Formats: sequence, structure tokens, C-alpha cells
Amino acid sequence: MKIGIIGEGAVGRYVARTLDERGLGPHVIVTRSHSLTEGFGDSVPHVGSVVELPPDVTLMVDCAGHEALAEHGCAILERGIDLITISLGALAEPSLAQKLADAARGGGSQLHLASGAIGALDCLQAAKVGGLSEVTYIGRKPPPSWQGSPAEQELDLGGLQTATTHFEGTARDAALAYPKNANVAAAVALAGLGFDATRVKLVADPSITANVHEIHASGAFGRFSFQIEGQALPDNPRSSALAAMSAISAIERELDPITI
Ligand SMILES: NC(=O)C1=CN([C@@H]2O[C@H](COP(=O)(O)OP(=O)(O)OC[C@H]3O[C@@H](n4cnc5c(N)ncnc54)[C@H](O)[C@@H]3O)[C@@H](O)[C@H]2O)C=CC1
Ligand SMILES: O=C([O-])CC(=O)C(=O)O
Repeated sequence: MKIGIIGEGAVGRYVARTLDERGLGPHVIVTRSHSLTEGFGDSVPHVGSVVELPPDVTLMVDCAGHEALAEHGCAILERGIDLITISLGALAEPSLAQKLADAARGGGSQLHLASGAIGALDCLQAAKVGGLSEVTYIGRKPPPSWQGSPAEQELDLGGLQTATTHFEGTARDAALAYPKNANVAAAVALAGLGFDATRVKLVADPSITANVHEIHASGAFGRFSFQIEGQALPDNPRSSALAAMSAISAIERELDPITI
């Protein structure tokens, strides 16, 4: 299997380093800037678009966010190359989700959604079969992790003294308005009640140092609550290390003959 990645930010660098340590690649990196100096250096070929990918690439991993999935996703899938993405929130845009599905069907490939910074998606998926009545996701991060998001307009992030909610609404609105912070809301929605019925609350909390994600769900199965305190990647306080780990885990599932 020849694996390429998109993006050389905090997640992309983690994924590239881990693939390298395991002797799995990366064989090519798609970057926006063609920079050979940032990230993984010049030991791996860098390209700017899917048409430049080597012909023997069999799996691509998007570690670069919504714009990257929208820019490169369809072309990868149409070429018959499977794609793993952590940019789940991009699927809140119905036309993009449809184009990606059409591209995958046309190319005989698949788009795999990595679980990202959250867990318990398997439980939600199974519970959906019997019928879910309510799913709520609450995302809490330290104030600096919300910089560059609409929270900046709602709150004085620098001077915040107490935990404050800056968004309440549907998973669709959260995913579209917070492309760098609410992919987890999209994951919960896609596994469970969907983008419009999943309730989301986003909180800036000066009392925490981790990214805390909670799911509360009820339905015919019973009820469950799940909470995770995810350590951020050293290079980006917004992104939990587990999101990068989940991309590697998704790659491993592609390689293993027996998967869970
Ligand atoms: N599913 C999940 O739980 C999570 C998902 N994410 C998503 O992953 C994205 C990346 O996270 P980080 O690496 O921490 O961000 P980052 O800001 O450190 O890196 C993003 C990188 O992607 C590159 N990039 C952007 N658009 C591109 C394009 N069109 N083509 C090629 N490269 C492009 C940028 O140049 C940058 O190097 C986030 O924006 C977010 O959408 C992040 C954390 C958790
Ligand atoms: O990494 C995290 O903790 C969550 C995140 O940014 C996202 O959901 O987009």
C-alpha cells in the first residue's frame, strides 16, 4: 500500500512522523504552498494537486481541514483511491457530501471518516439501529483554543474568568461555523441522529487545560454518557492528539485482515 497525506500542519506532521516510524510512508504529501522547508522536509515528494500524485498511490489521508477535503476529495476518489479524512464537518454542506459520494461511486473507491478527537461512535451507530431519541454533544476547550473562531466575536477570550457557552444549536450549524473546532460535532451527528437533530453546545472554559468532549444519548437501547479529556497536539491547541492518532488507526484498519 502506498500512502499519501494532505496537509503538513499539526495533524499532518504527527501522521507523517508516525507513518515514517512504522515504515509505511508517507510516499507523497499534498501541500498548499509546495514548501519543502515546513513540516516533513524534502525527503518525501510534495505536490500541489491530485493530478500530480504518483500513479501507484493507493490510499490518501486528509489531515488538512474542510477546504482541503473540498479541493482534493472528489479528484482522489474519482481516481479510485480510497480517502481517509478527519475533516468530517465539511460533510455538513449537503452539496459537498453528495459530490464526494458520487465521486466514490464513480471511482469505485471509499471515503472513510476517522473518529477524530471523540470516542463512543460505535455505541451511537449501534444505538441508531434501535432508534435514538436524543443526542447532545458538548465541546469544552480552553479559551485560546477558540481563537480564530466565531467565539472571538461572542466573548473576550483573553479575559474570560468562568466557563461560558458561545454556541448552542444544531450540529450542522456548529460544523459549518467552526470548521477547525467542531468536526467532533459532525462525527457525533453522522454516527447518530444526523446534522439537524443533534444538539450541540460549545464552551470556552478557562478552568481546563485539555479539550473536553461529552456525548449524552438516549434511545431504545437505554442511555449513555461519554466524556474524554483530550491532550492537544503540541503545535496546535485546537487539535487533540487523539484526532491524529485516529487517522493512523484508520490506516491500520485498511491494512489489517481482521478489523474492529
Ligand atoms: N475530526 C476531528 O476530531 C478533528 C479534525 N480536525 C480538522 O483537521 C484540520 C487540521 O488540523 P491541524 O493539523 O491541527 O491544523 P493546522 O492549522 O495545524 O494545519 C492545517 C494544514 O493544512 C494545510 N492546508 C489547508 N488547506 C489545504 C489545501 N487545500 N491543500 C493542502 N493543504 C492544505 C495548511 O497549509 C496547514 O499546513 C482542522 O482544520 C480541522 O478541520 C482537527 C482536529 C480534530
Ligand atoms: O481536536 C479536537 O479536540 C476537536 C476539534 O478540533 C474538532 O472537533 O474539530
